[in-house]
Amino acid sequence: MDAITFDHVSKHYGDVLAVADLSLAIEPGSTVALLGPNGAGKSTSINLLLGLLRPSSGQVLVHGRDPGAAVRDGEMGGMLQSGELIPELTVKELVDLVRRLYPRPLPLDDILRLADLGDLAGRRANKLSGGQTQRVRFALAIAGAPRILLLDEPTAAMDVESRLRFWAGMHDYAAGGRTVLFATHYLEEADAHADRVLVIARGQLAADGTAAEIKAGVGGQTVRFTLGEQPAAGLDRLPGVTAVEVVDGVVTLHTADPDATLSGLYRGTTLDVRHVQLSGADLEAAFLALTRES
Ligand SMILES: Nc1ncnc2c1ncn2[C@@H]1O[C@H](COP(=O)(O)OP(=O)(O)OP(=O)(O)O)[C@@H](O)[C@H]1O
Repeated sequence: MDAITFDHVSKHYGDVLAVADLSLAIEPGSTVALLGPNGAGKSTSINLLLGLLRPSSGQVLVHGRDPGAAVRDGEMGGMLQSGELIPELTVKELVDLVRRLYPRPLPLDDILRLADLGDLAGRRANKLSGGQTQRVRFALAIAGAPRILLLDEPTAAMDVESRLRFWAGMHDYAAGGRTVLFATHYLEEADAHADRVLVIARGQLAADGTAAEIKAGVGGQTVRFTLGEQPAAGLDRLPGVTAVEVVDGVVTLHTADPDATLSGLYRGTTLDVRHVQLSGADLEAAFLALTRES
């Protein structure tokens, strides 16, 4: 059975259509990024999954049942972008309080380790920085040992070091078959940490696949070099090349197979090429292409 199912789900806020007839299924054990620009419908989708919002039409299911029930019995946990912590409690007290609400919680020490809170266990919740507060929110989300974990822009406000540790904790948590769905604006996070990327724009799925598939689907990579006065004729016949641009003696070859193109360039021509640069079709280019207003 799928961990998460959206079956023709729409959500209106008055006149605003935040989620537009969205259908998708997520397999248990996968780590999925929900990637989209501001206002794409990521938070709305997560709130629908957590049972905090009801769909205007369609159905959201978690392991085949109502999301609210899955949250109540600890099957699904969520880390939202906002939410006050109880200021008077220490991190350890707060995490312990929350874990005791669940039938089968994780051990306290495991939660503190996974959320990288060992050094902050005795700190009062109102004395935490924004990034540290995010770590506590993560701890509270995993406290009940949920099989499905939803994270809404989990690394917002975290510095580079905290992000690295956060993702290490997330992967540790996901290991062993748990399902993780995280919303992000950060393309590199989707690329590095998800085995499936759902690109969402205007409440609809714009792409669905591995980061590599999405990059490939939006078309090629480029090989750029300086050719100077030499003739560019024939470059379009190099292996993999899909388009050639020449501007002021600088050639950009769009290619579906940069290795083959480079090999053809060096072995199959006598051109003297300089300043060779290879650029991947990064997820950013793919993302912009997919989410651009049509
Ligand atoms: N409570 C609300 N009332 C009215 N409109 C809302 C409400 N919440 C969200 N919206 C609108 O619904 C759309 C989707 O918003 P949502 O917060 O789901 O997007 P998002 O992808 O999470 O954006 P961001 O990356 O900025 O957090 C946007 O147009 C937003 O303005």
